[in-house]
Amino acid sequence: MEAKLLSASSPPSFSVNGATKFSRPSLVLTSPTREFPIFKLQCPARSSNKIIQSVHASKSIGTVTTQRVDDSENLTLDAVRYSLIRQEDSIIFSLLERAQYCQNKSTYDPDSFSIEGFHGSLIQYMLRETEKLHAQVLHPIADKINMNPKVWEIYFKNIVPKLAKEGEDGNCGSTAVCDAMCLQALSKRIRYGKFVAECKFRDSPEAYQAAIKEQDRDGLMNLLKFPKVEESVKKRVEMKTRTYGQEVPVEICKDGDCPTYKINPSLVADLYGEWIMPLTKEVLGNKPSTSNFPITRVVRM
Ligand SMILES: O=C(O)C(=O)C[C@]1(C(=O)O)C=C[C@@H](O)C=C1
Repeated sequence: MEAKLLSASSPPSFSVNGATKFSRPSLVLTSPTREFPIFKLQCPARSSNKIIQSVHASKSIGTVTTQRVDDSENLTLDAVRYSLIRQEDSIIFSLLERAQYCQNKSTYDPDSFSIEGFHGSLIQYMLRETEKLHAQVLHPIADKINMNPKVWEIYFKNIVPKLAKEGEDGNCGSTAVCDAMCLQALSKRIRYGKFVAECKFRDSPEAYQAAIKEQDRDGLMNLLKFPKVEESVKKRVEMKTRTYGQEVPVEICKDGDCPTYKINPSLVADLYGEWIMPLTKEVLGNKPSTSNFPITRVVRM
């Protein structure tokens, strides 16, 4: 499908298993007047490193540089929880997108992909380039707590095999795009633990300070966790997955027909219960330290 869609143009190409493949971009296909974004695969943007570093956390308007500060007053537990609820939608939709393709293991195989000046798999290449771009607009604090190796392992070991059919369907480019979306959505969700931690700390600083001073990790975790909230998160994501992921038949279902789903709704609930919330709690437990607060007035993510 990827090759068919793009055969009329000359998009950037890369080689998978020795055969040249074209990746399906999400934009620009329909407008004959638009050009493909210039994406020189042969020339990684090393020369632009300096620029990337200098725009971190600041915004240049002409010659004036302003410090980027979140003045939205949004750092309340309700607001952060609301953001976590919205992020559920992004996570579910990106998993649904990924599920339409086979596992396509060659996407993850460094020997199946070749691009001059880069050794690694197509997904590694995709993420490296995407993160380079994001590094230009997000604040470096986003990297301070790095759960990415864990998210990576969980995603490829535990999620993809349950989400996608075994085998190869030739859509390696689309697979890499979907994987990148899933990984970013998951990693952002988990990183939000640090905002949750700060809100909780601000709401009752004395309680947290006491636990932190005494290095009472269990006590700190008891303050931070809310089992009832966790239960309702699992119920809600299962319900959302049933709603967003239900196959809608053209013919009206007859009585007794069971609805079918693009992905197993309990898969997402389990993903939250077994991985996402435990990792968020790791971030929560990592963050509180009297010397670290406040971390805000820094980032708008
Ligand atoms: O909503 C909270 O209070 C959170 O701390 C977030 C979160 C989650 O990851 O969803 C994490 C730990 C709590 O036990 C409940 C939920």
